[in-house]
Amino acid sequence: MTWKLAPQDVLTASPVMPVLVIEKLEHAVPLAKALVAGGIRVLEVTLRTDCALDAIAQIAKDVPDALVGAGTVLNGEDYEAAIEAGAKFVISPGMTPSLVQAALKGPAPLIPGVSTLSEVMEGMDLGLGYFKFFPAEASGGAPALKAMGGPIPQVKFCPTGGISEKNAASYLGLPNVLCVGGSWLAPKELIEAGDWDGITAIAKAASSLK
Ligand SMILES: O=C(O)C(=O)C[C@H](O)[C@H](O)COP(=O)(O)O
Repeated sequence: MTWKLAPQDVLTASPVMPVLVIEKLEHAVPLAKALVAGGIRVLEVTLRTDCALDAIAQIAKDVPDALVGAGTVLNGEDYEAAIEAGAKFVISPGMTPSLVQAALKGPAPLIPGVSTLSEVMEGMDLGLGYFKFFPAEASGGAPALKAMGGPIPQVKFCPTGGISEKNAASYLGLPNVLCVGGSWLAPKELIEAGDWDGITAIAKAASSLK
């Protein structure tokens, strides 16, 4: 493994990892700056929009205080494209052998998504110890994650999916949770309206969780 950054450093940078869907490239830098101003420096830009890779590149260049990564990475090709754009880490909603193989040869840590203990054990066999628990609420929520920590306490998670400021604390109190992920920090309406102060306010509230 030749990762330049440890996955635990990604997951401990902020208590909340914002999951960003950037529809317009001109939103990328002001959105990243608004989140950083609110104390959230780790950003997951999902590869779900046409401008996502360019958004990662601009944030990496123009917002040096942000730690920008790619989300919704589905295969080795996506991993390579994310690295090329400047992603410092890579997150996936799932875990496949081809994606893990690509990431083990690459420079940036992969945090794959899992929702069962068998998947966690497969990841451990490949040398991984940090996972996204996705979709968190639909997969049993905090009680499921707490139960997984019984047999495998050494594995750490970033639960994501159905998490908001209302239920984040139930996850953040678990010893096997380093941070939670969620889209609530960057609501579509606020991005469209260019309400960057509104996003900074949400980020401030999120960064004081835990
Ligand atoms: O695209 C990925 O890599 C994912 O893993 C999915 C995201 O984490 C969820 O879409 C966030 O879900 P909400 O916070 O419930 O809106």
